[in-house]
Amino acid sequence: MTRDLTVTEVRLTPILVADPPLLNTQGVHQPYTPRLIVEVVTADGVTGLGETYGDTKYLELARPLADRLTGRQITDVNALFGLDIAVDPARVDSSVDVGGLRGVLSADKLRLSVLSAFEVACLDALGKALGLPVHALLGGKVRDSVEYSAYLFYKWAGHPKGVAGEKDDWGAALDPAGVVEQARRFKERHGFTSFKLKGGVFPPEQEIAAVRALADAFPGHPLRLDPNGAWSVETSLRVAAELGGLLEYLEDPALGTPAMAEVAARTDVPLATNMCVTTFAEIEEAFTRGAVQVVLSDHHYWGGLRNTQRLAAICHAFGVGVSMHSNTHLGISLAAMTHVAATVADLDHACDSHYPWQSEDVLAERLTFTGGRIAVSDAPGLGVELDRDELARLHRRWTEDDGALRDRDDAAAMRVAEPDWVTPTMPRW
Ligand SMILES: O=C([O-])C(=O)C[C@H](O)[C@@H](O)C(=O)[O-]
Ligand SMILES: [Mg+2]
Repeated sequence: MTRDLTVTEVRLTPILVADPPLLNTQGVHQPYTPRLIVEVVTADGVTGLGETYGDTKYLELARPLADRLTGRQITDVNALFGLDIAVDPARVDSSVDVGGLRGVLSADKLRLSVLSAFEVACLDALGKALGLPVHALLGGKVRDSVEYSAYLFYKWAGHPKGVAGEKDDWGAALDPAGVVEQARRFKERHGFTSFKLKGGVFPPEQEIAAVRALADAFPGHPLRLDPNGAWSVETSLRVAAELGGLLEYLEDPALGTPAMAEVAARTDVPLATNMCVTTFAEIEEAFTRGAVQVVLSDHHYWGGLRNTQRLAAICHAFGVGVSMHSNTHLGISLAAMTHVAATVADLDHACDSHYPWQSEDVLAERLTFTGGRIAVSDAPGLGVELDRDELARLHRRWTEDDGALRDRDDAAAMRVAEPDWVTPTMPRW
C-alpha cells in the first residue's frame, strides 16, 4: 500500500494546565502553566502529536517552523533541524531560562526545544502510518517498562488567597514529616520506590533533616536532593558529607560547571545535572573536568528523542550516567520520554516526572504508573490519543488569560504571597 506522508497541516495549540503550589528556590509554581500541543497531519489523514514548553518565546518560533514543515514529508525530520529559523535576540538576552531552572538560554536551545515537539509529532505520525511504535522507529526497546522516581516538592496546601487555581488533595509539605507523608502517598498511589526532593527552598539543615526522615521511613529506597544550584561549594560539600551514604546522587548542588567540578573533586557523592549540561556545547568542559556523573536529559531542550539517544551515547563513552529530567508536562511528553528511555540500554537511574502533579491532561486516557513504572506501549506511534474537548478547554483558558500566566515566572507567583520576594541571588546558602 502506498501512503502519502506529506504534511498538509500543522496545528499549534497553546494551553494552560493546572499546577499545584510547588516550591522551589526561585519561588512557587503558578496556578496554571503554559504548554504547547503540536499536531502534524498527513495527506492520508494521520495525525501525530508532540508537546513542549508553551511560553511566548517558544510559541513565536513554533509558527514559522510549522509553516516550513507543511508540504514536507513526515520522514523529513533531519531537514527540519537544518532550517534556519531566526530567533529574536531579545528573547535570549537573559543568559538563563526560567531563572536558570532549565539551564542556559540560547537561540539554538530555543530552536531545539520547539523542534523536539515537531520531531515527536512526526515520529508519532510515522509510527501510526506504518503500524509501528515510536520505540521501534528509534531502533527498538530494550525493556518493557521504564522506571520513574517520585518527585517530591515542598508545597503549600493551596495557592495564595485570592489566586484562582485548582484545588489538590496533597496537602501541605513544609517540614520533614510533611515530606515523608507526601512520599508515602506517592508510593501508595503510584508505587514509586525512589524519591527525589526538590530542595533549595529552606536552609540546608532543614532539607538534610527531610532526607534523613525519608531514609528512616523508606530504608533502601534511592534518594536524591536537588536545590537547583542554591548552595555554595562549601555548603554543597557540607551537605554531601552529612548525607553521603544516603544519597543516590546530589543534583545541581551548586551553579555552573566550575562550581560543580570543585564539589565533585572533593566528594564521593555522585553529582547529577539538568542545569550545567543542557546543550551539546556544554558537554566537553563538564565531562573533562569530571563535574557531573549523571546527566538528566530533557528531550524538549536537547532537541528530541534522537538527540537524547545521541546524548546517551556520548555519556556512555565518557562513563557518565544518563537519566531524565522533567518539568511540568503532560501525557504526550511522558509517552515520548518512555519510548526513548526504553531504547537506551544503560539507563541506570529512575527518570524524573512531574506527571503525578498534573491533574489535567489532553489525553483521552491518562498514562498510569504501576510499581513506579510506565509500561512501554507497542501500539502504533506513541500509543496515546488526544481528548479534543479537553484540549479546547485548556486552550480557552489560555486565550482568556490576560497574559499574566503565559510565561512561567515562579518569582512573580511568589510575590502574590510575599510582596517583597525577589529572585534570590545565588548561592543562596
Ligand atoms: O530537576 C529540576 O531541576 C527541575 O525539574 C526544574 C524544575 O523547574 C523544578 O525545579 C520546578 O518545576 O520547580
Ligand atoms: Mg534538577
